[in-house]
Amino acid sequence: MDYVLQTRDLYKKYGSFKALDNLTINVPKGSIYGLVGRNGAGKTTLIRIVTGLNHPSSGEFTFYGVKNNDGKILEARRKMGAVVETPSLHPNMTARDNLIQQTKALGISDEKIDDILKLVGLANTGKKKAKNFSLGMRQRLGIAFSLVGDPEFLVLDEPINGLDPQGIIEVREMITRLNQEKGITILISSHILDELSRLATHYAFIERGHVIKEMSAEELENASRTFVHINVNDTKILADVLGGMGIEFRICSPNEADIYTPVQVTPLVLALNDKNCIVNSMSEHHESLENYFMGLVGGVQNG
Ligand SMILES: Nc1ncnc2c1ncn2[C@@H]1O[C@H](COP(=O)(O)OP(=O)(O)OP(=O)(O)O)[C@@H](O)[C@H]1O
Repeated sequence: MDYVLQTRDLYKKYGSFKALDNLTINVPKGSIYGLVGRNGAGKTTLIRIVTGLNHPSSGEFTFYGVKNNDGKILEARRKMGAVVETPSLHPNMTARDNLIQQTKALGISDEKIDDILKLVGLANTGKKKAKNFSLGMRQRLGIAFSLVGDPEFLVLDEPINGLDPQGIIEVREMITRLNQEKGITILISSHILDELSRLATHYAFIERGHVIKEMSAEELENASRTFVHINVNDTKILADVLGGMGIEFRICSPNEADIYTPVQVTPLVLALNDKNCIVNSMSEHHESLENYFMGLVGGVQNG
């Protein structure tokens, strides 16, 4: 596989605190690579190192085949766009004028501005000033800033944080567009796995500065368990019957339960019927990705 970014045993210490602990990731070309970890897990530290805002205490990374300690890394980084901190927008300017300002600041042509506005879904904002934008629009304008250099690789630190459901959908659609229409490889962090789940093609789960699991979306899909949600008139009887059959389950309410062991429907319904337990409904579900993540890292999630 062709990798855009590979880190090897990255280690970052602040005093005696290990913010990154032998962190290794492999970001395939063309992927949307999700860094998932709780607040404080080390995602921003990793992103700051990759984008050159910070240096590792030890370990190394390779970006487009260039090692981080090679002088050519600066040139390679021209292929990178990033939104790490809240970008400083001009509140009294339109989206278009903000972008013109950005190209001027970077000394590059403004010929791609209309394309970029279209890509980030801000082509129709006309005379509306940035100060009147929703948080999601501002977020997309910030990402537009990172696109003026025509990057092949885009780094987004928690771009969905704080957005309302509509804003999340818009940013998600924009990221998919950038990936699929422009072929941009994207590294994106979030502390909420479900927010990335319809987006990412690959994941690294980070806990205490270490990657506890790196996997493709397909592998994640297969790993998260399927269960049957059942609604009955009496879960006490259900629990007795399931227990007797050696089936793994969880009672959710007086009428509902989740069954984790693959089960044959007819024998179960007949056994319940024998004890006057009526089945109102049964449906198959996938365990939420968030649950899978919590199972990996353990404990209660912050944020
Ligand atoms: N300059 C610094 N000095 C000391 N400790 C730091 C510094 N920067 C980060 N840390 C610590 O390193 C750990 C990782 O922080 P980091 O910002 O990378 O986490 P994160 O996964 O991005 O979480 P968040 O989403 O909350 O930013 C945290 O415990 C943080 O307090």
